Amino acid sequence: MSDSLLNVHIQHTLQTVHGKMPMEITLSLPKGQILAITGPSGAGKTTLLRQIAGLLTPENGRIAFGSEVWFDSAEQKAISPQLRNVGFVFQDYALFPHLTVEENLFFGLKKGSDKSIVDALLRATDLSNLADRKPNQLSGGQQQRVALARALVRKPALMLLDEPFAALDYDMRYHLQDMLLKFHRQHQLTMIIVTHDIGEIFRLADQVAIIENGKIARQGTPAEVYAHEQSQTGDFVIFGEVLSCVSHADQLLVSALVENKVRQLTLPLDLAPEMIPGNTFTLRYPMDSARVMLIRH
Ligand SMILES: Nc1ncnc2c1ncn2[C@@H]1O[C@H](COP(=O)(O)OP(=O)(O)OP(=O)(O)O)[C@@H](O)[C@H]1O
Repeated sequence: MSDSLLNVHIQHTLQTVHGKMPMEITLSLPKGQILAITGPSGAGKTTLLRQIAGLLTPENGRIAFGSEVWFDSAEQKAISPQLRNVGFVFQDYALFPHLTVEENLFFGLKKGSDKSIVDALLRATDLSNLADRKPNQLSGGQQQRVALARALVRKPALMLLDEPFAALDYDMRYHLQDMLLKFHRQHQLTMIIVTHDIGEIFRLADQVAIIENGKIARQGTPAEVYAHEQSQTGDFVIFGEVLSCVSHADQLLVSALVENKVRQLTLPLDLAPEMIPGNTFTLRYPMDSARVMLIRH
């Protein structure tokens, strides 16, 4: 696609516990868009991010970013990760343990660039008071804020985030998603985020791609992709994130975030163990009965 900033076509052989699995992915991403990648464990999501970042060389294919060719097997070209303008945030933060918060950020800064961005990012991520601390003196949420700030300090043209908020509680996840959206709007960041959290997909992503067995099984806007299941069965399917849940008489009254709107749902009591704030859920209302089912992934 000519208006896409990132164009990826890769082929690779994944070595899984069940043997070899061919991976083949084609995707393109316009400037300023957020693509969520989701799918079962072992499908190839992290591998794809590593290939785009240049940490792993695909066997075949081409990765182009604007006018730059980052990888082209036909030309035997693979430029190093340092020369790709990419910020990478891992699930396990990957901070330098011997450096303070501020030093971790300075480490990411390109030589000769304006140092004021470090202060600006420390303020934006509420880390100014913690600038002199080492990572082991920080909570998980604080460490992840440092990891985000460190990736942003280089003003990357492309941000790659691998399940960045998976280990965090609901409030912190929400806070950091919000912060990420602010950065995204301010800097027109182009991003790919790997996540298993449907609430996160609906809140952040313009596009979502479901990867299964090394291939894109479905792709589109979150509403399109998740409506697919609905159109196949004729049932009414909703995806949401629990905000609060109380039981009243013989029912559960659930406030949930559904497609970025807060909705009130009245559900059977037996769903109580799943309706915990921060949990995501998929509910199916069959057209021919009043039953409500929880679909487990
Ligand atoms: N460099 C590599 N070369 C070949 N196969 C690999 C390589 N790295 C990982 N794999 C294998 O590819 C498969 C996909 O791994 P990957 O980490 O990309 O999955 P994932 O979709 O990110 O899973 P999860 O959701 O559990 O993080 C795994 O079976 C893994 O063992």
